[in-house]
Amino acid sequence: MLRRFLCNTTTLETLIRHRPKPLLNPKSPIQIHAKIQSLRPFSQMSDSRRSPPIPAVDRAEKSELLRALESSLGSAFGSEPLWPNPSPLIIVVSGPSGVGKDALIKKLREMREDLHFVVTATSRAMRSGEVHGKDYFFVSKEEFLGMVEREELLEYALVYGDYKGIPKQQIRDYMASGCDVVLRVDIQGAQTLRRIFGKSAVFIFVAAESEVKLVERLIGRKTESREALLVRVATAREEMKHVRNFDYVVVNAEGKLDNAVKLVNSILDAEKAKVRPRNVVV
Ligand SMILES: Nc1ncnc2c1ncn2[C@@H]1O[C@H](COP(=O)(O)OP(=O)(O)OP(=O)(O)O)[C@@H](O)[C@H]1O
Repeated sequence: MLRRFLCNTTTLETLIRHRPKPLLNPKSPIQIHAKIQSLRPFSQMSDSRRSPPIPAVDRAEKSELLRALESSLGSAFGSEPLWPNPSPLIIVVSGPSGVGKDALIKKLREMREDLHFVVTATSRAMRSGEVHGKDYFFVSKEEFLGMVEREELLEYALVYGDYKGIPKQQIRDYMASGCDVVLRVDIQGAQTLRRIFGKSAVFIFVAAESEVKLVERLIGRKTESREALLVRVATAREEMKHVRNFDYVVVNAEGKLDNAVKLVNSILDAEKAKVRPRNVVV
């Protein structure tokens, strides 16, 4: 519950650091084999080296067996985690306008308590229903350019005449508190982030099942003027060509948003279970 609160809020004063536990130094298979071999000629050992016999598994108490196994192996069983907690991920979600990125991320955040949505700063006007600090940080063009000057943004771009940019400090703070962070950017932004992060972030392209379904969805949203609609649809055609620069493609088919959310959730679970995790520094 605490983690959900921490990752889903934009105030960080009370954050506690969750550091991954250090990895144990496991014995190599060769060492273990040698140890077992050394136990084999048990009956021929001198009394001083002899361990108590391991009791029959079907009759002994669990604790008795544990003690005997420890004694035979020559050391106590540790209760520390055998593997460190996974490092926080940076997840970049992109795709054509109207494909359902916001809808997908909203549902994903309900499923994953450790996920923080990085709120983008934008100079565009607020749409009805949007909340400052939750959907975007709505700032004037002058304020935005001030942030650029102070190098506070990870990347920024002029999108359909409006500035959009990602505040760096927000990412650092949430990752330091153990949260995964999700960035929602257009294709141009994803390309820039790929240059910055390389393979150290997870890039997910959200696609519609067909062009016509994408256009229907954009029309249905009723947020664009005729001109803006035309630009977005023309751009979407071009954007599909960039899918190969991503790590994953998730089809958000009509009426199947939940399936797309489940797939992204599984992708993130698999990423967290990687033996060689992506280690990202912002
Ligand atoms: N699988 C789906 N089936 C039907 N409608 C959907 C689906 N996914 C999203 N939508 C709807 O499509 C519209 C566009 O979705 P959304 O605003 O999330 O897209 P977006 O990719 O974030 O767009 P933009 O980049 O322009 O902000 C919304 O009205 C949303 O509720």
